[in-house]
Amino acid sequence: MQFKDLVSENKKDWLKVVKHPFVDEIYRGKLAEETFKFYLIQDHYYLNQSMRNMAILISKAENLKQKQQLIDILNIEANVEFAKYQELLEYYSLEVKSAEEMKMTYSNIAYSNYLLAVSSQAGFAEGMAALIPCYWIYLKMAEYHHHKLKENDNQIYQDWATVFKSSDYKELVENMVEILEKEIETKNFKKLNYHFKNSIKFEYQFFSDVYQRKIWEI
Ligand SMILES: Cc1ncc(C[n+]2csc(CCO)c2C)c(N)n1
Repeated sequence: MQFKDLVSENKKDWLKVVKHPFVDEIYRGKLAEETFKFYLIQDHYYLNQSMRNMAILISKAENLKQKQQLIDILNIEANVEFAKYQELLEYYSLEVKSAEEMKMTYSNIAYSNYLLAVSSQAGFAEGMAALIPCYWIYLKMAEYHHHKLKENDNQIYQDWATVFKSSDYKELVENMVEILEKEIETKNFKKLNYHFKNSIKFEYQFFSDVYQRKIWEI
């Protein structure tokens, strides 16, 4: 069993994420600005949780190479991705609120805490299988939609999307896949597939809630 088996088992689901209207519209430059701002605020919280999650996975990594690769990725997350979000939030004059003060979507709470629960309570391989869709799906999105950027005249969306079609980003995702690849065995495949599938579904729900600007009801 290999990573490509996780990909083929879940193809129908991950293609739905890739083709979500949020993704199509951002690549075309047509996404409503209010929706993008809503996404930024939700995703800022998600990225913060994602960095905590990576710290747990680093603590569980079994060898030095894994640790080095994951530390490099966490460094990029903190100094590139997260820093860019801070800039964008400032540009739109959006205030960063704490979790207690902000109105969160249901999927944001569920997904970010799911990742933390798997990483802390299950093994390293399961934590990696749950985390990989988050990185890998953004690469798939770029591969599928990048040609639409030619007619995208929204500079902010262009900048946002450009990151994921760079060779650096592709290499980062390949490094993560390489780590997971070494962990996949016939006997743990079902468990890894379960977490991989759940995270793909969470990615879909995350976009759907954001697209509808739907916060947790009642
Ligand atoms: C819900 C949600 N899922 C995935 C990503 C993508 N993402 C999260 S961390 C990271 C690595 C940055 O170095 C990337 C690409 C996102 N932003 N929001």
